[in-house]
Amino acid sequence: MIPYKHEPFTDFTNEENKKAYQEALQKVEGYLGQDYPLYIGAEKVTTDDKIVSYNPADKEEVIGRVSKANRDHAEKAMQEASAAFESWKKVKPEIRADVLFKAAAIIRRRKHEFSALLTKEAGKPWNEADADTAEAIDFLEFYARQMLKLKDGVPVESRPGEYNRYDYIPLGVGIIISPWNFPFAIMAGTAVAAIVTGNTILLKPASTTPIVAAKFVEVMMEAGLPSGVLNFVPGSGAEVGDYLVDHPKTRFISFTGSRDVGLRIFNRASQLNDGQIWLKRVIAEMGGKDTIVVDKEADLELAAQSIVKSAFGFSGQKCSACSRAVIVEDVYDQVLNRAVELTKQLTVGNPTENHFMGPVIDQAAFDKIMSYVEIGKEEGRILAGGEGDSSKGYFVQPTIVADVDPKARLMQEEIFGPVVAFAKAKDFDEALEIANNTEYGLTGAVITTNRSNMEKAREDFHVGNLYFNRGCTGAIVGYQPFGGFNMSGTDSKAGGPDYLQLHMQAKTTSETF
Ligand SMILES: NC(=O)c1ccc[n+]([C@@H]2O[C@H](COP(=O)([O-])OP(=O)(O)OC[C@H]3O[C@@H](n4cnc5c(N)ncnc54)[C@H](O)[C@@H]3O)[C@@H](O)[C@H]2O)c1
Ligand SMILES: N[C@@H](CCC=O)C(=O)O
Repeated sequence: MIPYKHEPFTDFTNEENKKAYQEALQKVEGYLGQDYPLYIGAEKVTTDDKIVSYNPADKEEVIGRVSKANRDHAEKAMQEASAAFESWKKVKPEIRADVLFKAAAIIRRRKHEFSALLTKEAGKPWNEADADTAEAIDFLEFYARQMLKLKDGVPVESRPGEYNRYDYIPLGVGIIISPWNFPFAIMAGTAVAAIVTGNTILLKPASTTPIVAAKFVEVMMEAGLPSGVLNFVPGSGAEVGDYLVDHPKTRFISFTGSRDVGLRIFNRASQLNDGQIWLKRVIAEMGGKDTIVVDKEADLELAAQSIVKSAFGFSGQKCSACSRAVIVEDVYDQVLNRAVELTKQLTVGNPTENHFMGPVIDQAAFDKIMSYVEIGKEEGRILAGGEGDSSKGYFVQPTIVADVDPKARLMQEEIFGPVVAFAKAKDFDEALEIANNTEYGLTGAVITTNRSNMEKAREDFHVGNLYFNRGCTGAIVGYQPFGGFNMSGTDSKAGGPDYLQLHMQAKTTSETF
């Protein structure tokens, strides 16, 4: 077995890679507008009711149409998943892992095609789409290897005349509910973690990005996944989502998305329904309000670059995005002015032409972000951006709001768009206090050359992913396991050494002889 190594990113300054990506975009353009079915057991089901996926950079362009599951489909899929669990749980972990290895190989061969689809469906600029696809491959490669490590359990002590074992067995049927912002990596990663551990699943992708999910399901079938293990049920969160979360046969829910939907699921999953004989497990990865702290002893150019990249990469639509820059007053003006200068150089446009920033995902996101820009005008000074245009696609200019009070809405609420608030702190200790003053705790970064301040932050900056002297986005599977504290979720570290165990239950056996 080759040791795990993350999938390298593509260098698009290389002409060959550029050409390959343009060809992939053409390929994807050749199959836009197609229909995709539900997968329920061995059946591909086509419904009249469809979820239509549009290009956020060109809202007239249809990416594809996916059949839409209703409660009856969800019920049928639950029955199929329950039946398939009885055989899939007995399949050797090596064979389950092989399905993931094969799927990774298929995706790697079609890497630019998948990324180009993300450019069209999610509005991802090339490098962001490439990173999303690379992360999907990483999850497949990493979790397959993790399963092989866990397949014989972990050693426990035995006394003379006794043989004790500690093994992991699967849970049952899981509901996988994924977001649109990493429509490939998070959707695929959460699905395969559940599958490789011997569970069967119902996958409900986000309604704005169902096509990449449908393509992933095709890959899993091509890789040899038996029918019934992965049931594909795109549908309305309120209808299909609630129904499946409440279902007595649901054993666990793996959710990634917003705080409010996460809380709703957490709450509903705690209710006992007729016929239910277990406590449902919930893995919930939710929102963030992430801060970069800049010390007075710091590389200030690095600070400005890190803030701009983390705030505006993929238009700030990452749970890890920097939406707060907290800067010690001695260097506040310098970092702010440089960040403004860098921001004004960014280009915004159709991501097929590979601008730094593409659109935001849809009209609702556009309206929400622009409403925060208005709030920003009241709560601070807009020094860059502040404008949006939704005539053709949903474009928002990268926006910097200066001199914001640490308790202001802009500093507390997740905006999920290209808006970053700057706040001044009198010293490093106050900067850390401000960094910790939200209900979230997902990512953060500290830019400093002061070792003792770095160690203080290591201890006291309460986030699941803390970075020093770099931005706060871009965790790599297996290198920086990803997940947050407090209202950012259950800190179920995706891409980490203990993630798979969340999808299993440990069984102790003790034999006397
Ligand atoms: N912590 C992380 O790892 C992480 C990663 C990516 C995104 N996010 C968060 O996700 C959010 C953006 O994604 P989004 O807009 O897709 O989130 P969302 O909460 O609106 O939707 C996420 C998923 O939940 C589904 N859903 C909606 N209502 C439901 C219900 N009642 N029952 C079951 N499912 C339901 C949606 O259809 C979608 O598939 C942001 O808050 C972001 O911070 C977190
Ligand atoms: N894992 C990604 C963020 C995922 C959420 O949007 C990062 O580290 O930037």
